[in-house]
Amino acid sequence: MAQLIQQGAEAKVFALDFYGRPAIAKERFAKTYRHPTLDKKLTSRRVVQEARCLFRCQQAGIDAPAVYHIDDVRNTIYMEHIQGRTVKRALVDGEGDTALAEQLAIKIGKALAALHRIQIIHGDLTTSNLYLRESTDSLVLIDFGLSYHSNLIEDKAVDLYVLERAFLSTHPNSEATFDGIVRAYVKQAQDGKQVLAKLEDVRLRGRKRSMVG
Ligand SMILES: Nc1ncnc2c1ncn2[C@@H]1O[C@H](COP(=O)(O)OP(=O)(O)OP(=O)(O)O)[C@@H](O)[C@H]1O
Repeated sequence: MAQLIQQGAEAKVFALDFYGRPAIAKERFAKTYRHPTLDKKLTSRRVVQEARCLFRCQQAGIDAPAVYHIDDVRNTIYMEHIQGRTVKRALVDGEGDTALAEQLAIKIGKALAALHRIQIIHGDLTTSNLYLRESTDSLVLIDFGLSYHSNLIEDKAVDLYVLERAFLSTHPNSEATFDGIVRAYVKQAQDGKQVLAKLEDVRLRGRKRSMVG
């Protein structure tokens, strides 16, 4: 029996058994305010894009849910249900444990550098979209619903900035941990220094925007 675990604005997420394996089915549904033909096209394009990003991660050895099946009629991706906990939970449960936070920061920075190396921008990085596998403690990236292909420094910097905003608002006093992520990222990334310089620009823009209101 499929169990609904999330009803979002664009997708329903179910937990179910897929031929004996714990799986997630992510079904994108129509948006009533869009023209039906256009909507069908956009919805199926997003499904394909999400699945493609998952495949590319798999090929590159980046830990992300394995894709089991794509139902292009029902716009549903069946994928591996990651057994573990979110980085959000790990940080909340381990509050004050600086060694744990440092270790996580290195894993996150490395994973994002690897992702950007294959020219994928995640688009929705939060500590809820980062999992830790129970069995191996490996860092797993999930929710590629807003992901896309790009090798632009700006896009990579914005990806990090989105995570920074999510990080600092979800985990108070986590500046040092985020710095650790950036340090690990710069060490491993293809254009780490340029992305870091751009990140400073993006932050400045963000600050100006929030001053203007
Ligand atoms: N492969 C997975 N393994 C474990 N949990 C998952 C997996 N995929 C999704 N989830 C859980 O379901 C929640 C919602 O999934 P997801 O973030 O992919 O959908 P969404 O945010 O509704 O979609 P989108 O951002 O693409 O519109 C996640 O936060 C996570 O808790």
